[in-house]
Amino acid sequence: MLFSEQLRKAVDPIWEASFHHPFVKELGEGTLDLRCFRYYVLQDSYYLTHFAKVQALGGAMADDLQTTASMAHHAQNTYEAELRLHETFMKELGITEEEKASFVPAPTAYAYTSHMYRAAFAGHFGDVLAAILPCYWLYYEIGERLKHCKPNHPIYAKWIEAYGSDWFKQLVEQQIARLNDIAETVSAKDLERMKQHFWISSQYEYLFWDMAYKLEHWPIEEEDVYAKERA
Ligand SMILES: Cc1ncc(CO)c(N)n1
Repeated sequence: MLFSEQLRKAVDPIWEASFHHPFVKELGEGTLDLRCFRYYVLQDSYYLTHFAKVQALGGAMADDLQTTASMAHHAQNTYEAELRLHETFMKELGITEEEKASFVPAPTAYAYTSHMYRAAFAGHFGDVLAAILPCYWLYYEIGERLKHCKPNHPIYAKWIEAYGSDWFKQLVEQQIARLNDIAETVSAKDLERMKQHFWISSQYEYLFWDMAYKLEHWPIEEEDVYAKERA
């Protein structure tokens, strides 16, 4: 069994939980509360900014120039396609500059991006790939599953179209192939670590939907801190 297949099998219950999360289901049905999607777009823009940096770090850690160039191309795609999509959403949702300026990453968005940096800084190129692959692959599978849904909300339809598209499929397939190539060359200990990164990222993907659905926030917000100071 290919390494990617082993990983996919190990996380199946976690991915199933994502497929059935109310955020994903309601997005497909077009019934998702726009407040949740708005919150998601802001947090996901933060996430993607760091995702692109981790992709670029991967490029710097790669063994050959072709892989470095390809990882840089992937980082550019994150910027040009996904972040631009979010910019369109922000305009359509009426998200203001003030809102963007006062943005605070939610605990899960912060933890998930931190996990990717940790995998990169404490490991090899294979660690980076294993940590970022669920981001690609899970969204691709969600795009495939939701493709047949025609939510009568243009923003949700656009979101599904992006992740169910061929350009995204190609990016996912490239990274899966790269992971399998690397798996052939590293030690059993490296593979174990990579498997754990993949598993943790899969859990965070689930938590990311949950974060948006519940409009997660830090236990003590700024106003509370000031309230304490006044007391
Ligand atoms: C949290 C998250 N994971 C994966 C993707 C797809 O790249 C995304 N946009 N956001």
